[in-house]
Amino acid sequence: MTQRDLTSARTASAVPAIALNGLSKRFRGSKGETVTAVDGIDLEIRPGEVVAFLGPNGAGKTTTIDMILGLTTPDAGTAVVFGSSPRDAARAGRIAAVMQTGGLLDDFTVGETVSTIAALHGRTADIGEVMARAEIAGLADRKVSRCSGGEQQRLKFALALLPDPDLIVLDEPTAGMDVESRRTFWAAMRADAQHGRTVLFATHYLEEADSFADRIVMIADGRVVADGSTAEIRARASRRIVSAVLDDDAVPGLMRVFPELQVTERRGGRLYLSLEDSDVLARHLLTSTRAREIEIASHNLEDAFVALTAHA
Ligand SMILES: Nc1ncnc2c1ncn2[C@@H]1O[C@H](COP(=O)(O)OP(=O)(O)OP(=O)(O)O)[C@@H](O)[C@H]1O
Repeated sequence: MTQRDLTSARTASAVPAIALNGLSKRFRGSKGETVTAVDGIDLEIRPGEVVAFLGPNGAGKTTTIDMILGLTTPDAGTAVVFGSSPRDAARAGRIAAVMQTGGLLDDFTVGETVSTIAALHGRTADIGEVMARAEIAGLADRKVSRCSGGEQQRLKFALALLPDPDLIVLDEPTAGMDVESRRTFWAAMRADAQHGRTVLFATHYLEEADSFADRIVMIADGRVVADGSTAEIRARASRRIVSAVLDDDAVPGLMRVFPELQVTERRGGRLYLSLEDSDVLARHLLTSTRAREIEIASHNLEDAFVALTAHA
């Protein structure tokens, strides 16, 4: 099969790469309380999509990923990967994962590590190509223990490529890396994804999601709080915020006029409001309410992320 055939075969399928329905998982916390880590996630990822799972610490990203990989079973709902159970998909070599920590032997060299795993998969012919794709070709003789965090993650990425999976799942693969290492890592991943592989990665770097994903799924408190193409999320996130000194009891009336209105913050008697058309909102506040000291400000992506995830 040529590369182009492979790409179209991978992306033409009508079967979703990942289908999550009402996916939920609870844990018992340290004081015996119930922690809802994942709270009814519905999500469909199509073959060939590069999707960022974006959320703050404790949002439920790793727990969701563990269920997609079949490492944990849901308490409610289902996770289906290429029409099969996650375990069957993993057994068939269709999923590979790059996790945050662990999984490498310190005393092996990079080359030995790749050769050993390649032999297990019966893919020794692909060693050179996989090392080049993960940008570790120059590190073959280096001991794993001597590799930087970024180099070790690229090695794990190479190992994940060996079974030639249709889906790669990466859980915060660049945590702790410097900017340059992150850039090299994502350049390698992005180049590989162009061949039609489906990629799902978890991150709490908004900038990383923005630069490397086609689609961003924002998650907070175990729920999806925003889902759209990177451009849509950017547009939504970079909305202007209208703020005014206004009584709280004015909010129900505003919500009736603008059902899409979001109250992003209340601070010192001032309400911060977000609506797609900020001019319409400002005009309404001026002409039809008792709002005073109206201000319109654009907020940056980082603020928007905090606002979206903090008010899930
Ligand atoms: N095994 C467990 N036992 C108890 N609570 C857990 C367990 N695993 C996760 N949790 C809790 O579930 C919630 C979601 O955790 P999870 O690790 O999925 O979040 P995350 O988005 O991956 O966070 P991070 O970005 O910090 O890795 C958190 O409150 C966490 O403390």
